[in-house]
Amino acid sequence: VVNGVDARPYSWPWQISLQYLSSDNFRHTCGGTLIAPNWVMTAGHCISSRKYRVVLGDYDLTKNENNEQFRDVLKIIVHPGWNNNCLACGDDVALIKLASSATINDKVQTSCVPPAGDMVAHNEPCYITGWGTLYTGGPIASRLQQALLPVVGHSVCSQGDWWGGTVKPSMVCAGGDIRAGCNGDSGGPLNCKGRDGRWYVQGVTSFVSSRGCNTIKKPTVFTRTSSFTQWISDTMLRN
Ligand SMILES: C[C@H](NC(=O)[C@H](CCCC[NH3+])NC(=O)C(F)(F)F)C(=O)Nc1ccc(C(F)(F)F)cc1
Repeated sequence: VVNGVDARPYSWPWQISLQYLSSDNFRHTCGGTLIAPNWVMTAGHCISSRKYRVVLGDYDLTKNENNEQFRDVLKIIVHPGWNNNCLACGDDVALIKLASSATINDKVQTSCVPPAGDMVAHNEPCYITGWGTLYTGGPIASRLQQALLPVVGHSVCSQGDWWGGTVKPSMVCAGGDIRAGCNGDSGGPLNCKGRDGRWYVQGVTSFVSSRGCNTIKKPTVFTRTSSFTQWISDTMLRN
């Protein structure tokens, strides 16, 4: 996250770190959201043929704070429409089934998933969270970062000098000024507070401009969760 702040510890208890085995230790590669005790939602582009683990209840990735829960991955289902060579085609979403359920407590909780078709309004105040790089090409964060990213409606985001036709209705844009997601935030949540006062994962962090994470008029682009609710429930039900 570029130009964010340290989150209050455990204030986003559904944020997970997706890590892959590299030589003989695990390293953070993407974020994700706990949407059921044994299911995590992340981005399709985060998934390759590597061996993964999911870390829950984490705050500082460099410290053992005794609240972390480590889970092996039982299976990963990437959306059938995801194409690694076509970021602009969308469907950048995947579901990870944990080998055993997370222990739900004050530091590890599930996020709400919005109803099908739910549309976050232009300028709605949402937060991006993640351990991604602090600036383009920079180091990943040690402590979980957060940044207020106001939603940019599709009519603005799809304008020529914004994302144009690259952004689809199945995507949500947010930010576009000095704050942005950045590499390593992929797969993490766009957190928006509902009228019921509960937090909803309205987006899955998908892409930023290849000219730099916080490029003006190139807001961070998220997979719109509410476009995939049918696939999410079918997949969790069948697996
Ligand atoms: C460097 C930048 N990286 C990204 O946007 C990567 C996703 C890369 C997937 C590669 N298989 N996502 C992120 O960094 C994230 F944290 F913001 F999600 C990028 O590639 N941006 C980008 C590339 C192509 C397109 C477009 F769709 F237009 F072709 C748009 C953005």
